[in-house]
Amino acid sequence: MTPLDGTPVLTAAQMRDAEEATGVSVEDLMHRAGTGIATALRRLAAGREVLILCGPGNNGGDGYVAANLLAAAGLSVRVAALAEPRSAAAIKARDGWGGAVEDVADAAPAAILVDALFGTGLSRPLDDAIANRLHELQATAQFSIAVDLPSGLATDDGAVLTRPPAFDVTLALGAAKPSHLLQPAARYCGAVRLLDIGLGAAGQERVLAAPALRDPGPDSHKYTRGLVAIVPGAMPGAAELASIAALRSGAGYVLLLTDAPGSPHAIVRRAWRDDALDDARIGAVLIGPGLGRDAQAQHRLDTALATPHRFVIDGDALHLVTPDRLATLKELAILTPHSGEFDALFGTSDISKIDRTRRAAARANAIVVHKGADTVIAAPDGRVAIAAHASDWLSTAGTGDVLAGAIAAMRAGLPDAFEAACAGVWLHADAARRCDKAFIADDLAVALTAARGAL
Ligand SMILES: NC(=O)C1=CN([C@@H]2O[C@H](COP(=O)(O)OP(=O)(O)OC[C@H]3O[C@@H](n4cnc5c(N)ncnc54)[C@H](O)[C@@H]3O)[C@@H](O)[C@H]2O)[C@H](O)CC1
Ligand SMILES: [K+]
Repeated sequence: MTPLDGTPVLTAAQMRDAEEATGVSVEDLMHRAGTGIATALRRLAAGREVLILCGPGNNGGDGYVAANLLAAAGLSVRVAALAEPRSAAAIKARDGWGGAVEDVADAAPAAILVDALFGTGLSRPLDDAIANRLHELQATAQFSIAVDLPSGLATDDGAVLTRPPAFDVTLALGAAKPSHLLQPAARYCGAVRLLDIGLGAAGQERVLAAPALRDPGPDSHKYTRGLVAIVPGAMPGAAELASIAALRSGAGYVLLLTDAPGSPHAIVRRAWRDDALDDARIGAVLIGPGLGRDAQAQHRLDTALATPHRFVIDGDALHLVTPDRLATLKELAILTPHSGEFDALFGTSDISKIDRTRRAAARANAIVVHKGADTVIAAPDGRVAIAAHASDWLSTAGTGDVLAGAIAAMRAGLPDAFEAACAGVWLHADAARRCDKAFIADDLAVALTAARGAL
């Protein structure tokens, strides 16, 4: 049982392919899954009675295997089924369970509830009676665990077919699935932990992991650590926040192109001029936070984009560019749209957020950081990272400006734009975790120093 960071994210079809590619039989994989579930349950149950709900497919099969192992280990465990198992592996697993099989409809509750009703094979909403029973049994349990996925969630796109209860823990078998990470499904999973069942598969989608950042050495100076230039506009506070965030993420030099005074003094301020970016030492240019959408904003953006720098493009600037314009930039840009900005730039669609973001990255030939409670980062070469759920307290003004500043600092210091975007998103989420509750964007920017210090 390990955290998801860095693990592959596979759809239901990719899981089936990965399972076949191992050359290991479904029965053996199910045994591995059941063994992992039983080991986790022994720890989580801590001697309390366990009720395992088993569905008709292989998810139910995993449940029977786990029940058998737990009973053999002396734990108090009961099994309740929805229907007869259908697959050969699940039938064999049920036959291996020596105890009684109760009916889910009238099974008595237990302290520990395990949902092994449906996993990656769910193809339609649950019957109302089943859904209601699952909610009742979960509400009376002290602790609830979903096997692979809470029953009711689609696997591939974060959709909720039937609203499940909110589980305490979900045990992801073999790999993370998109719905462990994408909203609205992810909120029902609780803490998601990976159970390794020996699948070798690795696609291009991964759960975001802590970046490996290099600390400065004796030869470092402010320019080698990265010079970030920030282009402000009509609402200066946003660029101020981004500037602090860039410094506290480890940039060596932050140049804010304004003559307005402000703090901290570590930020270098110089009035915007049309040649302000003619400096080869600039490692990254951030434009967008508080830029506005007026003629001055458009002029500053056009002037900036005519230079050969690495760009981080955020906020208002995303309304003043087109994917075609972005695709002509000399260096891979990083775009940081929230869902509204994303839709305005790339149009709406009902395919999964992962696929939409990947297509947008290819279309604009840029790294796209598609923000939200389920941030997806995609590169034009097909790499995708999906961030595990970050603090809901991030939903406050200015946090996006802080993220843009953190990413700009990373972009100035790292050669790979995708890795820079991932590192910025990681730092931002970790800073939020350190701020706990009801923080403001200024606190978040300050907490980046501690987040950077932990890497
Ligand atoms: N992929 C792997 O490497 C392994 C996965 N394991 C586990 O198997 C499940 C997936 O099993 P599968 O049999 O494909 O699907 P389910 O058990 O989720 O259910 C399919 C079953 O249910 C019927 N069904 C679908 N939707 C509904 C519905 N709304 N109401 C009623 N019935 C429904 C469908 O017709 C099928 O009969 C995966 O999540 C893992 O837990 C294995 O353990 C081995 C390795
Ligand atoms: K399940």
